[in-house]
Amino acid sequence: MTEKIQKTLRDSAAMRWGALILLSALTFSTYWFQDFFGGVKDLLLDEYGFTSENFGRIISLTTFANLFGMIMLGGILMDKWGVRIAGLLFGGLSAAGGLVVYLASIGTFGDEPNTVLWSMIVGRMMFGSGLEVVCVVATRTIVKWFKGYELALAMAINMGFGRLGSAMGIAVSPDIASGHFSTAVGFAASLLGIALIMFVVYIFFDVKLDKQNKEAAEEGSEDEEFKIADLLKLLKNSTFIYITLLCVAFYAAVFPFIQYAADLLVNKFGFTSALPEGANIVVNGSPALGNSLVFVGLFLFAIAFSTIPPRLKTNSQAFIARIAIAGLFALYIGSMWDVFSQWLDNGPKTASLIPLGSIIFTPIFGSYVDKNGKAASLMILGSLLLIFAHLSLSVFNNVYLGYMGLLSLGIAFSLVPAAMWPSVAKIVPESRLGSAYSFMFTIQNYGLAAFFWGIGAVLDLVNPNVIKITEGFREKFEGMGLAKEEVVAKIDALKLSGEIPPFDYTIPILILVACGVISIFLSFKLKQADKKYGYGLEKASNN
Ligand SMILES: C[C@H](NC(=O)[C@@H](N)CCCCN)C(=O)O
Repeated sequence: MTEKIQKTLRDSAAMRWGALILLSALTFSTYWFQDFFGGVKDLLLDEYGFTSENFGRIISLTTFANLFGMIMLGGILMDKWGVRIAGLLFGGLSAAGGLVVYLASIGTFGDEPNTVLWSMIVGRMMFGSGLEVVCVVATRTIVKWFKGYELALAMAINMGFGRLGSAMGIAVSPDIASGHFSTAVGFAASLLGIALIMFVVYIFFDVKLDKQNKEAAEEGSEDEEFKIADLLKLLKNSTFIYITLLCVAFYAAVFPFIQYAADLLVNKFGFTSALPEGANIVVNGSPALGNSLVFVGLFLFAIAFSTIPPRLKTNSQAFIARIAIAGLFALYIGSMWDVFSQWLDNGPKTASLIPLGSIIFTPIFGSYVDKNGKAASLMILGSLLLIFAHLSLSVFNNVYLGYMGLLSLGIAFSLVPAAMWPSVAKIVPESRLGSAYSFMFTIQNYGLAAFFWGIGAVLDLVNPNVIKITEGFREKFEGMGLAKEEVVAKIDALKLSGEIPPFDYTIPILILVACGVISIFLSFKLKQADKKYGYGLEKASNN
């Protein structure tokens, strides 16, 4: 008797990739909302009279709920209610949080700086309570559609959308804001709303797929459930503890740095915070739209470069494809060089190259690890690059060394995740992977919270004169009855003329070097543990 093979929606490539695009909107918009404050930090400080510590507090408290088990709670609810309800609930929470931040920024809850600050924090906390769970929902759902197909590629592209969100959030927000912080918030919050609508559209496909799976007698969801007993077993595994601590130390030196990078480049190396007229790509009279399209173009090149060549049959085909894409890329950059060269003097645009570069490099390093192994050694190398990056951006004052530092950070930001996340799957049995990732993300959030806030607090501590002088001028201008925008413009002009001195970032960034040193130590411990217990971290994935 021949068995009837019933096709489901996920057997169609168009449906799978369509589902991925609908889902990735959540990843894109949440990464954007998480990171865009970094591109408009100076505007936030000038417009509302906030300090760097206030900025750090807003970012740090964003993921406050995650320190108390929100990610695990999200995982448990997802197991119980499925990805549809979990996505709606936590995506909705993020979008509602975005709306509250917007209302706070236009003074709906009051104009007092302290009221604006705390209402923004409440909104960001609501947003952050959904953020990580939304990432887990997207990952789980990708597994549902791509298992047995292009799973690794789909995950890499989903992460690419996240990185694009971070890069554009940082780089294009100053163009969108055009002098008004609330405009940038309104745009970022709208993205969260659009992503939620796209998720609602996705739900129709999900319902149909589940129905077909039932008819085909497939399991609707084969994901393992989060269990406390699994977690307790994991905690007894010293290698798992090393990799979790490495995740904390490494990401604490990267994600928080990205939030402050644009401001650091402006203050330390005199980069601009807004682009001059001729340095914008303008489409339909809008630099925000034109510059955004450039980022989408760069993203498409990154995706093409990192996904097309590895999928070709022979090495020579792959080589020719690489040369062709690189050639087109060079033409693209060359044709707009007089504009792009000015971008390299702009803080937000240059800072955005860190997440943007990782879209190209993460899949390249990922496939190197798949083919050649050496994951623990690459984590050591990534940690060394991290130390070089933060030293060159703190103790030295040479802009070219600064560019080298940013490049090293970009490579480390691609290398370590590409080596670390697949290594977890070698250390932890598959049945406990869900618990392992949610535990790692939870602990990671402690490091992030400490450093998001810590960098801002230390920055204020070591720059009391900058705060005093700025406040003096603000009080003077407000006393003259100037409107908010005029105060911001005047303070900006005083910063440019040097009458308000720049922030000194040396100590806050030097502290991050310690994270690199701890990362190296933990990577060595991982390598030792691998030798002892034979996890195969240094071996190719198919060995
Ligand atoms: C894969 C990894 N993601 C995380 O570490 C998430 N916990 C953070 C999500 C928040 C992004 N701003 C990564 O992005 O490398």
